[in-house]
Amino acid sequence: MSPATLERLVLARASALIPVRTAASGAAGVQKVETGSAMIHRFDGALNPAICARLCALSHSRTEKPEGAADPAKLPWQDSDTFAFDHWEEGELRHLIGGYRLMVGQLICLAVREIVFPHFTDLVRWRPGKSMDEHKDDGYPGDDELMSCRHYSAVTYCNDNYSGGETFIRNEHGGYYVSAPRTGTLVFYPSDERATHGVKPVVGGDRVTLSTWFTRDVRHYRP
Ligand SMILES: O=C(O)CCC(=O)C(=O)O
Ligand SMILES: [Fe+2]
Repeated sequence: MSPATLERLVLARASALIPVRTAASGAAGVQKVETGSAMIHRFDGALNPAICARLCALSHSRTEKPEGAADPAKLPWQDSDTFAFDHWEEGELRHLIGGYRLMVGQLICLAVREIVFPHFTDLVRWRPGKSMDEHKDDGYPGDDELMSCRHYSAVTYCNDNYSGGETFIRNEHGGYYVSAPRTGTLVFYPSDERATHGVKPVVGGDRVTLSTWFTRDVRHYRP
């Protein structure tokens, strides 16, 4: 295969994932957004909106409880409202999101100068009323030992047709960065006590996110 053909193939895969600016589409592409924190990173347009829409459809088809049946006091994973990447069937979407996980790992690597590997990935449906209290992601005493391999937490918003549902993340200045959901936006931050975070109540519609935890420990790499 000639280098030019290979490059075309790589770019075709990349443009399926990330909006590429063309005169016709007017898509903005990936855009780094200032968060006021050296630990909290946000990229708008990280994931193509068409793929976000497919993720929303997948989430809805895999979390079939009737509307109103979910308990707002429970977290989505306590209420069968998640679909772990490990269980997705082989196919185009699995391959694309497999590539996206690696791309996010590279953005983390560029941002924090540490090599990280994707660990657990989950597609999460947050129904109206759901929220999450401030917490860290690398576990508390008594939690599953595996949580301690989480070093960075990355959330991609798959839709934004609801209100609320902001991720609030404690920053190094004693305040919070409030991350407003926007379709295709990626936000990532350390999983430990430096960046405790939570989710404000979701109002008026379902919030769908793709969450991935990244680890520095290659033994916990989950392709
Ligand atoms: O969905 C978000 O914005 C963050 C979710 C979260 O903190 C978690 O799942 O641990
Ligand atoms: Fe979290």
